[in-house]
Amino acid sequence: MVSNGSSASDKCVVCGVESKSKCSNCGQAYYCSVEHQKQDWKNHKLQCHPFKIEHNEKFGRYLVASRNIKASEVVLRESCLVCGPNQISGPVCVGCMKGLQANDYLECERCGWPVCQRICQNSPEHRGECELTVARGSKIKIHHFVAPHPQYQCLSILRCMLLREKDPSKFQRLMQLESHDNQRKGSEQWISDREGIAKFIPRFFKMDNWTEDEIMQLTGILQINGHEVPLSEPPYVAIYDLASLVEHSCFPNLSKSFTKKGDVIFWAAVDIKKGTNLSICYSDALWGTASRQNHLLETKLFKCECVRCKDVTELGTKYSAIKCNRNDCPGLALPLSLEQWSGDWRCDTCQHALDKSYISDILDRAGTDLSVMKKNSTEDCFKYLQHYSKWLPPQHHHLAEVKVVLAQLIGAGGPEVIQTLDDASLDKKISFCRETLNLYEKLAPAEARVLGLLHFEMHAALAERGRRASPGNPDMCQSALEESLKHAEEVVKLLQHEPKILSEGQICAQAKINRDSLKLVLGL
Ligand SMILES: C[S@@+](CC[C@H](N)C(=O)[O-])C[C@H]1O[C@@H](n2cnc3c(N)ncnc32)[C@H](O)[C@@H]1O
Repeated sequence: MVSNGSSASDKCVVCGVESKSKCSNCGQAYYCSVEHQKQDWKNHKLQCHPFKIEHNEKFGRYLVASRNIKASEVVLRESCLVCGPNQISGPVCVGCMKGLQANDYLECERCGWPVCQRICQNSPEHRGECELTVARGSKIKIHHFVAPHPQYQCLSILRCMLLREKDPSKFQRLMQLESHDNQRKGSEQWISDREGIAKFIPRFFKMDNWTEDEIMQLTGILQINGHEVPLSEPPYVAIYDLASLVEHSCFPNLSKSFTKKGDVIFWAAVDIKKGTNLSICYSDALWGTASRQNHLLETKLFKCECVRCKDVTELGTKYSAIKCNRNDCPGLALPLSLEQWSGDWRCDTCQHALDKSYISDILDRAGTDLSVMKKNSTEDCFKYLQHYSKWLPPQHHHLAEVKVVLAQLIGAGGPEVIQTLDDASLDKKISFCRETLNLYEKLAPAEARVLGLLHFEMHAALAERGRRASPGNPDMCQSALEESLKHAEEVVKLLQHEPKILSEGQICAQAKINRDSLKLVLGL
């Protein structure tokens, strides 16, 4: 409990006496004494978060910091209301959601839905559809291992529907979430969902106490609020209660991690002042503005007007710019405003207007070539960089993406492989790490996973540089090892919430070991 420090006061939650002291975690509940705070803890802990829920026309409900929050602090940890396979999914294990191959799976002995191993048929997530399928009278038989699979596209919605009987309080919280029913109505996706989900489920599972409209509302809720959980391959989808209320920004102040059980953890990527809206990125913060805008409009049905989108330079990085095509002009071209993204672009140096067909031709080719490029081939990555550097500046998102791949690919396979690199390759690895870290720390500080991986690569490369310098140049060795240690510490900070079942969690564990060894070597 802390004293307010200001003249603000409120009634003690327990006895109603006026008090200036309040819970130090959420800054919202007032208590007259530590005894009364302790007495109320059982109730209060369920609402004790460093944020409050607000509402406006534009965002619907959203979360606002109710006190100053320090970078790295955990803001919310929450279990899901419901989880299941992605709507566009091939057959996956209905227990753990792992992807399945046609020749390598078992069937649930009771209902026939595919599982990857026997214990998965008893998973609590599967129980509901298992009982319904048994009641139906005939087992499910999956014949085609294709995505999207018609029966799988219904499974997560079916799990939402089952909550109405099995856990009415969860169902009620689910139904309060935004579904954008009116906006979705009539779209191609809506028509296909109505046929494939809203008409299919009541018929197939004999659930005649549901209307098409109710099922379509759940379909919208899942689309708008579903979080992709990367704990299985392919990732599965989960809906959370409070976590669903966090608004989107392409320059968010929260990072997101998942525990191995699938609980979501939101933690502060930067210091957050009391009164600031909390945000996560619903899209991919490493994409350029045009792709993020389209993705958000298509999947979450809103036009993003965050600080990064409204600023065509993307916080001064010119992450989406292309080179001016006039003689030897060194300028970079971008649209004049967010609204003019698909029109002509203007050079920032000679003011020449670049034609929209010229721009889309370059960007379409660069995007297509990148999507088909072999991401495990150093040679192909270098060829791509060399070719597209004719039109794109070094910080362009397509080139930055390839540099992130190269930072990991060069010397991949552990310290023994890094030791075999020649000096020039080691320098290249370090410069790709440095360049992309500088860019992303400015543009995407909440992208903890990619930043953590880049810091790890940098730490490993600098440790090797230190090892090479050690006999002849002790000063250079010392400074390389000191720098390597700083990067190892960053890895631990950024990846601390990643579970060990993910490669990021394993990298964090390795970084801790390396950090401690470096401290020993440096005599710290
Ligand atoms: C996951 S929900 C967030 C919770 C929602 N506000 C509610 O009241 O249930 C996502 C929806 O919130 C709104 N939203 C979130 N971030 C927004 C933003 N930056 N700009 C506009 N709308 C936003 C949009 O309607 C979006 O489809």
